[in-house]
Amino acid sequence: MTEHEFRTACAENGILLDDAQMQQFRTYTDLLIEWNRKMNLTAITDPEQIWEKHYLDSILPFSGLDIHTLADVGTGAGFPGIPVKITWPQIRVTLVEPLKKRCRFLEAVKEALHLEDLEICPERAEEFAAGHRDAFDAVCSRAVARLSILLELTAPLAKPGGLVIALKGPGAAAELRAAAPALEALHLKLLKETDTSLSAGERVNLYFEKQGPTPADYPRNFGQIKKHPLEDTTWQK
Ligand SMILES: C[S@@+](CC[C@H](N)C(=O)[O-])C[C@H]1O[C@@H](n2cnc3c(N)ncnc32)[C@H](O)[C@@H]1O
Repeated sequence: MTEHEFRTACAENGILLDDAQMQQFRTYTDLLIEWNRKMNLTAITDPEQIWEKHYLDSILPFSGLDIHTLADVGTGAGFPGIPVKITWPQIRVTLVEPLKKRCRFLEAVKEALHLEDLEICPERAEEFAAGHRDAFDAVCSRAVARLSILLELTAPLAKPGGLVIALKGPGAAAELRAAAPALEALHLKLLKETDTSLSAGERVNLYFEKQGPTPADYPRNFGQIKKHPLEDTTWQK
């Protein structure tokens, strides 16, 4: 997807980006490519793939949502949180990412793009949740863990009545079936499911409403990040 096709696809979905925002996306791409030479940030390094797989995929799920605060759990190189921040600068975005070197990259992007009200938290979601229960209008995550675990990590951060948004791929239906006990335990209700076809494949976004308080023993401890068996990186390949 070219830059022009990206802008057109956004407009077709009601998302109008001005020239300054397009320049922020270009600068972000330059930084991604430059920093990726010295650290592992992303397997997607072709700018034409970045426009679609990273930027369009990150922002489409948020079109039309009325939210003021968003936490992105396991943001990695900033997805979907930074594209959301560029597109809707009025949203206060918090990026949660335990790997310190990725956080250094995120700080560099924040500075270069002059992003305000963007917080970068170098913590695991389980640690971050200790001080941020019931805090956000919406909590999102892409390519971090299978749904049942992901919901345990994200739901405690959402306000009662708030949203949990899981950006998933074609396996979403099976993950959803397996996550039924987690949904009940976490007082989450599936609100809607959207299906988008990108040239790279099918993308399925799941939206849950948090209907009651998360039980006190969530999130649970999932072990060391380096041994984390649950990262879903299929989308990155
Ligand atoms: C495959 S990457 C995906 C990054 C980004 N969300 C994307 O879609 O490109 C998964 C990220 O989740 C982070 N992660 C893994 N376990 C986590 C946890 N328990 N809490 C917060 N982040 C976690 C990893 O450090 C890694 O940066």
